[in-house]
Amino acid sequence: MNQSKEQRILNFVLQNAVRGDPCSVVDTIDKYCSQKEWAMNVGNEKGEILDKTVEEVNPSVALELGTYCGYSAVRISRLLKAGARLLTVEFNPEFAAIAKQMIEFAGVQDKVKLLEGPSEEIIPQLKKKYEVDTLDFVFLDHWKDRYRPDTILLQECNLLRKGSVLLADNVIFPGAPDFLDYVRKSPHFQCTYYPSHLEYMQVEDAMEKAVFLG
Ligand SMILES: Cc1ncccc1-c1cc(O)c2nc[nH]c(=O)c2c1
Ligand SMILES: [Mg+2]
Repeated sequence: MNQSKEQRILNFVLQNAVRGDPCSVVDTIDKYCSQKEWAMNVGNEKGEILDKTVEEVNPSVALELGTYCGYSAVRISRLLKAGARLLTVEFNPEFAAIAKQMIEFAGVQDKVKLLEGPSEEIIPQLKKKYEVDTLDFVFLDHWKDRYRPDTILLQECNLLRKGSVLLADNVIFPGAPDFLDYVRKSPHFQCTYYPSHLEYMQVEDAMEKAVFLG
């Protein structure tokens, strides 16, 4: 049975990156996906915006929606302080299986908990089943049509506190216009727009930061 693109990305990492070195895993995925096969990792340009935001927030509890191959889970978790944790949600079982191996190879498995299933089912379980009080940081990188409903669901589940930071990928391409409209019009969010480019391409994209005001 021929391999998936995601399996080829993982194999390239297993053969070319340094086990236990998250930076080498991130760089090796970027090398493969810029030179061999495009894939929807956040990439290095937007990844630097992600890094700066994570360093600014220095979260104890972070949530990622959309794990894919684990690129941003490794990228985020490499910046987390001792004892901090990242919960990452992936709906696609094939992607989750790849991401699990990627996270373990990078050596960040003790900081990352991979939750398999739809975000709308997992978000309401975070408090009781996953012992979350509130989230310090949320990276939205799953399906553009879920950005707005999941942001509303996070609020309804009392998972945000004054100062919680949401960062959304792809607000220009593929685009999340209803999410942008919602957070920018809401009195409960302070928004910042970061123009950038689609990963590995010279196509316009952007990230939106939305700080919850309580
Ligand atoms: C797949 C794709 N094709 C052309 C242009 C952009 C994309 C694209 C890029 C991303 O960064 C994505 N991130 C999360 N989820 C997505 O579905 C997604 C899709
Ligand atoms: Mg993305």
